[in-house]
Amino acid sequence: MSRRSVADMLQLATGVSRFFGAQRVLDGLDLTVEEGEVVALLGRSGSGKSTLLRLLAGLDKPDAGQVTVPDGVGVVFQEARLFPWLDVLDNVTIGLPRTARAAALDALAEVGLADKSRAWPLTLSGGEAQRVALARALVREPRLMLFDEPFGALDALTRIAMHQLVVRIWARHATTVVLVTHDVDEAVLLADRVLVLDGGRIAHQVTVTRAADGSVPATELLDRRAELFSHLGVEQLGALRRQARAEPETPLSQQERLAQT
Ligand SMILES: Nc1ncnc2c1ncn2[C@@H]1O[C@H](COP(=O)(O)OP(=O)(O)OP(=O)(O)O)[C@@H](O)[C@H]1O
Repeated sequence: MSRRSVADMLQLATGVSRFFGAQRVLDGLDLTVEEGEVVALLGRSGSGKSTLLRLLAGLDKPDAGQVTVPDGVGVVFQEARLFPWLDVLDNVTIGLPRTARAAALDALAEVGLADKSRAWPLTLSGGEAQRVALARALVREPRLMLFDEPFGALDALTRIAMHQLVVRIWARHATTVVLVTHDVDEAVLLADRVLVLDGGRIAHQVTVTRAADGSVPATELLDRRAELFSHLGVEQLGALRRQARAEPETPLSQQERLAQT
């Protein structure tokens, strides 16, 4: 952070609260990101991650506090939300002047879909549709990109391919990113900083240290994962398995197990 000046900081949320009926989902939340930084938001289900993202995207208004986002915010949701009656290129350029078509073709090439510009959304795989959504956001050259569980619906291999793609694209464009995810490993692999939402505020933050080539060393992944699991109050499966092995099986539990099979 020291190499950047204070002017490079974006104070996105200041004292933001959001209620639904009597439920206080966000409670005086502050969120500041550095320009060019990738921030992941983690939190238990119902902790308010999507609520916060919707506020940042301007799709909802806070009950108290202030949301301040730069002009030009790109949003990518879990579902690609393409218009089925428009082809891929028209989905990318929707709302833009015809002069944007060349930039849209560049964006499609960047996400590896140069040959699909005339394809119909219904003929695309889930990963391809998500890449179209990414191109649609990229072509608008947003200063801030918001991602709400963008890879959650993809199979594991496609998700890994998408991780590699977005890391390359974010680095090339020096994009500022706020990414909501349930996946602790995804958060550590993609983000410079992982924030844990709890009690309506950012309760914890974990900084990820990368190797010179931008990758996350295995020990760093394991350490940050353990740190985040403990902030989330979740025991890691490995630890649970070890615990289970350490407990001798009683005749009663043996019977119960046999009865279940
Ligand atoms: N429009 C709404 N009306 C009423 N309650 C809402 C509304 N939107 C969100 N909530 C409630 O606010 C809480 C936070 O929801 P939100 O979707 O932000 O959580 P989340 O952290 O994104 O959860 P998940 O990880 O399960 O997607 C939930 O209890 C939800 O029911």
